[in-house]
Amino acid sequence: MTEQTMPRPPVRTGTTQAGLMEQYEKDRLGHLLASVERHGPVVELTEGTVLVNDPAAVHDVLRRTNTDFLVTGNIRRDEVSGVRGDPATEAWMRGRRATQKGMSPPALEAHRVWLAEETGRLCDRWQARSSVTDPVAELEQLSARSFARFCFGTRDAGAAAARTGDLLNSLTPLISSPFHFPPAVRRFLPRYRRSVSAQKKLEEELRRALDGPGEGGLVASLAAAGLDGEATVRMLVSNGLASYRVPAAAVTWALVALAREPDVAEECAAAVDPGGGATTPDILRWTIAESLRLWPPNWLILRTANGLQTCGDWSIPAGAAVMISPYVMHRTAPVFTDPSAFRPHRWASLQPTAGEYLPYGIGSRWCVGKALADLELATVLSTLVARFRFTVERMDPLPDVRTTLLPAGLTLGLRPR
Ligand code: HEM
Repeated sequence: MTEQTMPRPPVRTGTTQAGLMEQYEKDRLGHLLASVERHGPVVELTEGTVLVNDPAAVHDVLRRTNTDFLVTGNIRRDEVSGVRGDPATEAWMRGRRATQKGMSPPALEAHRVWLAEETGRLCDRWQARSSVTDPVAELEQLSARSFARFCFGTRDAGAAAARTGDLLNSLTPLISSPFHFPPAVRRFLPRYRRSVSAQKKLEEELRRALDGPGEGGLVASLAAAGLDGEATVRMLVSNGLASYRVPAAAVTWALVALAREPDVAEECAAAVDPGGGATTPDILRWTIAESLRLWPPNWLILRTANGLQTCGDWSIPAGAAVMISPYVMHRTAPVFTDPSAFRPHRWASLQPTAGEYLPYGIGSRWCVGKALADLELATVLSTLVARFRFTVERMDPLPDVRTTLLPAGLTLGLRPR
């Protein structure tokens, strides 16, 4: 290898861990954006923590997940090996395959019909109101019921759906903190123990629903793929958490964008099937794509370098915590001109690479629920924009980034069409 082709180490900022935490805690997104602007696309924010924002390197890191770059945290950020061949990783990957198989076109189509009716009932409740304070919270209830219905078919999983929010809330203080406590300390933290107890309660509700009368749903596909009851419950807990707040946040950001761009909202309302039809009109698809570009709910993807790795032009130190931010990438990749503007029509001709546009991640650990998420976003948004005109009554200037990217302090105004 000649000098020119030698992989380059990340640009070092020389910031201490304490210095980074102070800057990061003030404005996480702003700090990451500023780091890329100041230091370039691959930056060692502090020793051992590398932000990767080069599209080719991002693609490479995520494509090599489970071998060279690992997912080393479970839902409570306890350490796991994450390497292919490890029994827990293999069991997870089997569960993923079975889940994706269960999201078949006929299963999704049947679910779409149910979800459009359920969203219609939400609209009926909103009809008499002039505003919705904290729409994410109301949409979370819808996404929890949607996931419970999709998984359990005609069995009653209402209690499990309600428990998902409890578990997520108990996890927030644990996973939102950038400070990691050593495992021996974590086990004694009251917040850690609260999350263990919330998870146990959710698992009990899921077991009860599994054993109850009824049929169909994703659980039937998981059983057909050979997953036993406990593996099924573990899969459902992770999927339930991932499908609760994230789609609700995505729908809410799209409503905020449409409230600010009434012309696009009118174009969507004119194009959609008010009952959440089987095909998604282009303008709605573009609106969703643009909204996920500007406000990707999962704004941070984490990996750990399994030994010293080379990604294209860059070398990544062994054991580095690798941060990839769809939010930062979507606002800095040159393919997105005027990046902070909400311009759905750009998607009529835009074809970013996988590393440039990644609201669902890439590679073997990308979002396992994408097919269901796409369906939920299209169905819920079509129904809402067909029924209401939205305005932003109030919203804090900075979003809430503790876990999912959320609008903070939001009240949406509503006017029935
Ligand atoms: C708008 C909606 C959604 C968005 C934007 C989204 C995005 C993402 C992203 C960025 C990741 C991380 C990928 C990575 O680490 O490479 C992820 C992981 C995941 N998502 Fe989603 N997601 C959404 C909805 C859903 C739904 C509805 C489900 C379940 C039905 C789901 C299940 C999961 C699971 C289980 C993982 C972890 C995958 C793994 O570690 O193997 N997501 N999602």
